[in-house]
Amino acid sequence: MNLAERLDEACRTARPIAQPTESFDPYEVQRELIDLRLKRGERLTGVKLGFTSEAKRAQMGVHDLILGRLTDAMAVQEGGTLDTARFIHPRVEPEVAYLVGVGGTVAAVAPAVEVIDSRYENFRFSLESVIADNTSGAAYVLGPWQPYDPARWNLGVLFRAGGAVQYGSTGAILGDPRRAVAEAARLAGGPLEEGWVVLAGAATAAEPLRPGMHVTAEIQHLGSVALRSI
Ligand SMILES: O=C(O)C/C=C/C(=O)C(=O)O
Repeated sequence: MNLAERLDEACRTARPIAQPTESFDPYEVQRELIDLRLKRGERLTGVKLGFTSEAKRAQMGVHDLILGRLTDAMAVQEGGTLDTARFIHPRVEPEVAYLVGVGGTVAAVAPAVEVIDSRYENFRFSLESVIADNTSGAAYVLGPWQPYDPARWNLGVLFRAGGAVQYGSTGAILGDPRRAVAEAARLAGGPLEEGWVVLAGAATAAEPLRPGMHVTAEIQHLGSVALRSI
């Protein structure tokens, strides 16, 4: 099996794989991996950025912006329940989501929680191998869309995951999360489609997601989003 097939199988069976030893083009492997999902009937719903905040770069020891793809199979209903048995070693993080409007503009903004799950053993990877693994993308939950007010960009974040509580700020995302849609279009190599979601990247370090947790992200002026795990 090639790397995309091994990553896809790891994702479907929740069994981690070793770091690749072959040479590969990271975004080409990611494209092959996403193609396998699309061939099974999944639909692209947007893109996600990674390592946009210093908290995440420091947590993972990786220092460059990365882009992954979102599909409808990754979307979880707001307030919904996620079965952790589907994943290898899932983690959760609070994010801001942007809805792409006409011509790559921002049509709306929402609080979001992303679930990441490295398909590699011990959640360890290089920059290249995490890109190939669709930047650990696993699932995402969106809160209610709000009108986009570009003046409100540096907003307080309160993130609770089980007993863990973290405070952050959306200003930690790229130094200014209003850059997220343009950065995503740059890394995607072209304009983003109207109606797509852009997850701008975590505002804090990620927390492990274990069964029986209640996860909430509250973002000033944007409201909150919640998820339960079993
Ligand atoms: O930490 C990872 O496994 C890669 C993903 C990073 C992000 O999604 C992020 O920094 O927001």
